[in-house]
Amino acid sequence: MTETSTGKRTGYLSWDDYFMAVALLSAQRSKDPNTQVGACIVNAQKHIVGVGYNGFPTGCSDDTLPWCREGAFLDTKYPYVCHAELNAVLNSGPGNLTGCSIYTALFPCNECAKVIIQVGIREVVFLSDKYAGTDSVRASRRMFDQAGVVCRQLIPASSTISIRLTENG
Ligand SMILES: O=c1[nH]c(=O)n([C@H]2C[C@H](O)[C@@H](COP(=O)(O)O)O2)cc1CO
Ligand SMILES: [Zn+2]
Repeated sequence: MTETSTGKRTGYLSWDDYFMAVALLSAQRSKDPNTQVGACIVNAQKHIVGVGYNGFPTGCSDDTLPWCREGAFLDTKYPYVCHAELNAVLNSGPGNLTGCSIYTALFPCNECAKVIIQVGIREVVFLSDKYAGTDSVRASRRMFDQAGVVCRQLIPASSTISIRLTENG
């Protein structure tokens, strides 16, 4: 690790990369075999006020509800799964979210876009836009545009962050 003339460590995470990494770490809790999404809500003081990932509602078993993508609607995950952005909002503390930013691994769907707008979040920072061009994402973009919510895709400083969980080795 290099140092500046003051001895300050360099190579530390930027705020953007840090908050996105928190979102991605949260996504590692997801049981979805196809798409793991995490979201992290940050206020104007750069405090994290809510984190979430995609999963079934509390009390609804990860082991009995389906994780499939295809088949009869009720036999897929889609009617049951709570999206990461919704969970991040619902997991946030008592303060209001007006003026906050949300960092999310995936560009929000139209249902999450409504929630994001209605709680007063003003900025969406996303990594993947793999569903760009779908009606859901087109509706999200239309609503974000009209509501004045700024969306930007994060270009991280590096493609990986490695974290050691043990002291040695
Ligand atoms: O913004 C989102 N946030 C979010 O948590 N999700 C979740 C719902 C599903 O569990 C998963 C998407 O599944 P799939 O890519 O297999 O269709 O990601 C999906 C989106 C975008 O659709
Ligand atoms: Zn959503």
